[in-house]
Amino acid sequence: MSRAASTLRARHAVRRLSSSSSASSAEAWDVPFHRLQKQRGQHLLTNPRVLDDIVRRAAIRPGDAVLEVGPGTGNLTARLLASPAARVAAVEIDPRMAAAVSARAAALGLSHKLTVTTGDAMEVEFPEFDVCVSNIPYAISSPLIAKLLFGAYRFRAATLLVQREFARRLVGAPGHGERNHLATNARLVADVTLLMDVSKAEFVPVPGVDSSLVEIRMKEEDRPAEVEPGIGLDEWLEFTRVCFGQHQLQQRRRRQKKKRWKEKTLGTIFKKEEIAMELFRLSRRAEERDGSGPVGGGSDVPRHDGDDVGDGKEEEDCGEVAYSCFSKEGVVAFKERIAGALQSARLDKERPSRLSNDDLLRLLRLFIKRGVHFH
Ligand SMILES: C[S@@+](CC[C@H](N)C(=O)[O-])C[C@H]1O[C@@H](n2cnc3c(N)ncnc32)[C@H](O)[C@@H]1O
Repeated sequence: MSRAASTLRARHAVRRLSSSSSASSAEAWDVPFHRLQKQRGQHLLTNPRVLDDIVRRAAIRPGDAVLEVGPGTGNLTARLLASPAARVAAVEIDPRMAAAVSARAAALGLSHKLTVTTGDAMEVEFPEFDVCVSNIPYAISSPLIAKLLFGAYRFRAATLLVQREFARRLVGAPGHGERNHLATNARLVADVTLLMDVSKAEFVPVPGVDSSLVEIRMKEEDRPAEVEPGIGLDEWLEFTRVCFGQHQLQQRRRRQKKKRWKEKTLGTIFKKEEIAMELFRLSRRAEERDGSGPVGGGSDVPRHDGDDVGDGKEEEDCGEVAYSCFSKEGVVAFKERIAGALQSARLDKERPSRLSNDDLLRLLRLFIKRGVHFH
């Protein structure tokens, strides 16, 4: 479709939506298409049937507080406001869109149910909510879902329209090549279901990718402190970040260079100098925090040279990244522990995305047993 034709189509679509509620204030949310910012993911969902379907599938209960990230001109917001929800809190980065959605709520006579925060959803503190229903900007899909899942929020479910490939990864089963660590972690605290596919043709302007609606239903209201007795959720999250961080970084590089890329084995990942040294630092901190040595006792915890000085200064210097003050023997011993855990789990030649949560947890238990900490 030519730019001129799609501009025309977009203007018609936005006007059609505007006039369905109130012609008098239509211009308030009729943001001219040529001003829609693709870099902010401003692709408006315009098919009323799909919009209705999303709200129906979100199963909003009377009295619910709804969070919407990225309301745009309010196509979804108008329906959320008309639902049994008690209130809708929208967070929108673009002040023009924030003004448009506020005007639309006013035209519908539903302003009393809406609060709009203008700001970056990754930075603002969300108000309390029961359900999140959003057609989210795809550029922030991963961090936003991580914020919802592992932030301090208590909510029932999030019904989100995301890029189709992302949705497939999020619901991916163990052993599925496209599974990522967000999916692994999401499964610990939530059930993730694919609800329906939505064609890119339903958006204005038409994006380059298709979408899917996913439901993230929290397993419990509270974020669990531990994934199992003795293994804190934060320890697990950091462990999976190390396992899959390389994977995501490499995938991004592969996409950029359009090169074939093979995921690294756990053995290769944990041999990396910067990873080993970071774990060394974290493990020392964990031991100091917990007042414990590695299970099995002994003094094979690598110690850095500053321990002999005892004036606290060296300790402070080594606290962040000044690894040079760790003794060489200590570092070697620590690396041996990492290798030992991998070998005893028989996972050093395995690739993280091929492993189940159980295998990964088994490995983490062995790391912790050897005094290797991730948090
Ligand atoms: C895909 S559009 C969805 C618009 C509307 N909900 C719809 O379905 O038609 C995404 C919206 O998110 C907004 N947005 C982009 N990045 C954002 C961020 N970091 N925080 C909050 N809103 C953001 C954009 O300005 C845009 O209005």
